Amino acid sequence: MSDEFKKQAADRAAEDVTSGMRLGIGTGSTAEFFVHALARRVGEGLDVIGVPTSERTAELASSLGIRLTTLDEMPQLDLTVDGADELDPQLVLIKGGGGALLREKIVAAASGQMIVIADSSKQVETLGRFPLPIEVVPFGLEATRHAILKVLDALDLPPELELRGGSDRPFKTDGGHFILDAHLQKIKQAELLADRLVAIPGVVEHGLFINLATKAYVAGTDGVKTVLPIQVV
Ligand SMILES: O=C(CO)[C@H](O)[C@H](O)COP(=O)(O)O
Repeated sequence: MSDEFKKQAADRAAEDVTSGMRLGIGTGSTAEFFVHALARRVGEGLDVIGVPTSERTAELASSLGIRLTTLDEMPQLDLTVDGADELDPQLVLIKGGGGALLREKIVAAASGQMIVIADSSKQVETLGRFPLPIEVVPFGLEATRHAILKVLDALDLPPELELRGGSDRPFKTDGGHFILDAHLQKIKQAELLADRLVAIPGVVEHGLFINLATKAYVAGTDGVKTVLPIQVV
């Protein structure tokens, strides 16, 4: 069922794409439904160019005939469409379950708009049930882990950090980095946590996407809903 919802959200986002758009193309199973929907529209004559957020997405998109470029060739994009692991009512996201958070964030930040596509199981009141991915440089891993634990302690968050893939065969991102997944349960101060994490030298990025998503299409049993960020005053 969740695959059907992912497809519905992805198909809806593909309808928003118009000829001439420069697109950021996300990573993950929901984003792959979007790539297929976009390819169908390209087959019908839609003229777009895309920047993929991972090698995996690049392979799929080019195999389906979507014209691709790089952010160096095209540093400003109109729209990014990507999945998420969690989204809250302000459209703050946790991303990086598929390990592509760094490129995804760079691409989203270079885009005028970002549409999130998700099935309704990803919607939460408070982020944190999904482990927060923190991308780190392999050099000095233990020192970086200690620095992150200090931040978690200062913010009263659980000290649960797990090296993705395990220490024998750690998962490597497209950029050659490792990921520490932080099991935080409830992230109440996302901005503060984000600021403290990026201030650690060995941290490359984290999966909190703040003020990047402009709209979400969330599909569930009652159809595809459009979600706009609730403004907190
Ligand atoms: O952030 C991501 C990859 O880094 C994905 O967008 C996120 O993990 C959601 O994936 P899926 O659509 O497969 O549930």
